[in-house]
Amino acid sequence: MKIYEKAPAKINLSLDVLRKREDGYHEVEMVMTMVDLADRLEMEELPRDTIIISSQAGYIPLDEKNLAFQAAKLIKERYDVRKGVYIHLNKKIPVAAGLAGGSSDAAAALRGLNRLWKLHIPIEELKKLGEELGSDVPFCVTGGTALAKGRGEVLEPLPAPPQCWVVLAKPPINVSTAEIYGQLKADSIRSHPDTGKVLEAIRNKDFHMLCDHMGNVLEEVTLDRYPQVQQLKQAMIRMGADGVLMSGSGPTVFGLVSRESKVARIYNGLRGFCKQVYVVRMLT
Ligand SMILES: C[C@](O)(CO)[C@H](O)COP(=O)(O)OP(=O)(O)OC[C@H]1O[C@@H](n2ccc(N)nc2=O)[C@H](O)[C@@H]1O
Ligand SMILES: Nc1ncnc2c1ncn2[C@@H]1O[C@H](COP(=O)(O)OP(=O)(O)OP(=O)(O)O)[C@@H](O)[C@H]1O
Repeated sequence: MKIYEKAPAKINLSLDVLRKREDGYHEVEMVMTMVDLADRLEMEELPRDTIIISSQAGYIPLDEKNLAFQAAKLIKERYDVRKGVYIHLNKKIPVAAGLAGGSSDAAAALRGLNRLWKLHIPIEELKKLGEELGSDVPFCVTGGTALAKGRGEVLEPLPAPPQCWVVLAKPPINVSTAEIYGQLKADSIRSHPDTGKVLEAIRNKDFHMLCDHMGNVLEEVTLDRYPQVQQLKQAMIRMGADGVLMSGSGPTVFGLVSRESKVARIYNGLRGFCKQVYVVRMLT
């Protein structure tokens, strides 16, 4: 039997860091939502007790470093599954982009293997397993829109944000999340986003209020290190996006756009800057 799972990309509508914790992680307050740019996982049981990963993308690890591999290994060990699986990753989400591509693949593998092997693991338990794979994985297990606290695993579901177009642009640089958090001076962040206002905008479906209050403290580090990300943000604002922000630790920048007539102009303008530009919608 073959089964399929979609693994959508996420964007951070706000990302605040409250403090650095003793365990090395940062205490965050983030509003996250899924967009309809997704990887697709194909999973098939194998007669041999082994995990095999393949992908059409030439630039991701296919061994134990792959997060989908790690998800399969974790579920096999924890539930004593003595079966093998072949997972093909059809990658569409740019890698190391701040869009949680690897985390979403891991979450999709957890969901898919739960079905393939008929394990009946409750969703809360899948999210707990996800925590062991990465801070963004629990959110990716359920998706939707959520307020994330702790190191990202304490989740409160939120209503869908006001509908709009989302233009994503990834400059041709790869950013390491660990490095960006590592360089953040959590005690002297210049400007924190007002998460309360972002939540109010979402609950009231107030598009312009959302655009006005989005913020990401990791921009302080990434924009400083990679001026091209700052230039990309400025270009998107100049081209008329209503709200512009970097997602996660970057380098992808997204623009929220309410009017369809503006979207093509922004898309075409950005293609002059970088090859990887996408027009997507938020998933409701
Ligand atoms: C930037 C975001 O993607 C925003 O959604 C997440 O906060 C990071 O999520 P992630 O990539 O799943 O992160 P992990 O794989 O758990 O951690 C990668 C590295 O980022 C740092 N990290 C991550 C999450 C967090 N709350 N504090 C941290 O300091 C840690 O140095 C860690 O070693
Ligand atoms: N299934 C996977 N897809 C993409 N990258 C993977 C995968 N498994 C492991 N990786 C590795 O993880 C690293 C981060 O890739 P990923 O695309 O998840 O970054 P990201 O979008 O910045 O994540 P986040 O937003 O959660 O910080 C890459 O260097 C890549 O080699």
